Amino acid sequence: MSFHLGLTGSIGMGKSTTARMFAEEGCAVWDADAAVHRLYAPGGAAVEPIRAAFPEAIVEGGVSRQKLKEIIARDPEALRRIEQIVHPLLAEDRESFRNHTEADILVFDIPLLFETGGDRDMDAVVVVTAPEKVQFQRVMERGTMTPEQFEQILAKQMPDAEKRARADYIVVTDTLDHARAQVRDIVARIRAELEQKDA
Ligand SMILES: CC(C)(COP(=O)(O)OP(=O)(O)OC[C@H]1O[C@@H](n2cnc3c(N)ncnc32)[C@H](O)[C@@H]1O)[C@@H](O)C(=O)NCCC(=O)NCCS
Ligand SMILES: Nc1ncnc2c1ncn2[C@@H]1O[C@H](COP(=O)(O)OP(=O)(O)OP(=O)(O)O)[C@@H](O)[C@H]1O
Repeated sequence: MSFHLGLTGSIGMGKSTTARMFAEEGCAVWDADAAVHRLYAPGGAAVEPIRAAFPEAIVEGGVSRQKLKEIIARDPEALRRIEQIVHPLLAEDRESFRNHTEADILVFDIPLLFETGGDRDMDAVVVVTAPEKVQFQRVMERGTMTPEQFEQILAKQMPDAEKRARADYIVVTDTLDHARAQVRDIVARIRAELEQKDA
């Protein structure tokens, strides 16, 4: 039996970076954002349903994130329609990973883990966190979103404090070394738990 560990946190809090650290410790990682990239790529399963709902979002045979952001900026309800298309496809991709991956710890990196009730399928949940100011700076430095787009996305997410209150483990992403130490500690604790169960 493998241990299913959810990894979540609000936009820009350091999920992807922390997920890589879990991978370095030998965990198998499923990344929801990466799965969305596959679904949006030419030939991906989301392309035709998105074309049917938002024809202008298709560029060179794939779903354009830039176009989607423009559509969402004009019509905030659009994000819900996109989610209705994308989330069932994501759930299929995740099930396939769960059924075909051999590792003692499977990590599920999912931005909307709590919002979609996915935490119920996990043995424990890690929340990554940083101060609000740092979060805003990080997203702006990336240069892929305007402050308005950032606020719109943030408004759709469960507040950071609520996520932390529901976490089994918290990783503070202030420095890479500190985050790595916290990840190693979590992995060690879960492996000790698994060994006890096997004994
Ligand atoms: C809104 C889109 C176009 C923005 O694309 P972009 O490349 O600029 O950003 P990226 O995908 O890296 O997302 C950045 C962060 O935004 C947040 N976010 C993304 N989608 C959502 C959403 N539906 N609700 C709340 N927050 C979201 C997450 O924290 C994510 O990590 C894109 O995220 C998208 O198509 N979202 C809908 C699919 C979805 O729900 N993805 C989340 C997977 S659980
Ligand atoms: N432990 C850390 N120490 C210092 N900087 C960090 C740490 N973790 C992440 N960062 C920085 O924060 C930024 C956002 O990190 P990352 O892309 O991992 O976040 P994310 O939560 O996956 O973002 P999003 O939800 O927007 O996809 C990056 O510039 C990254 O270098």
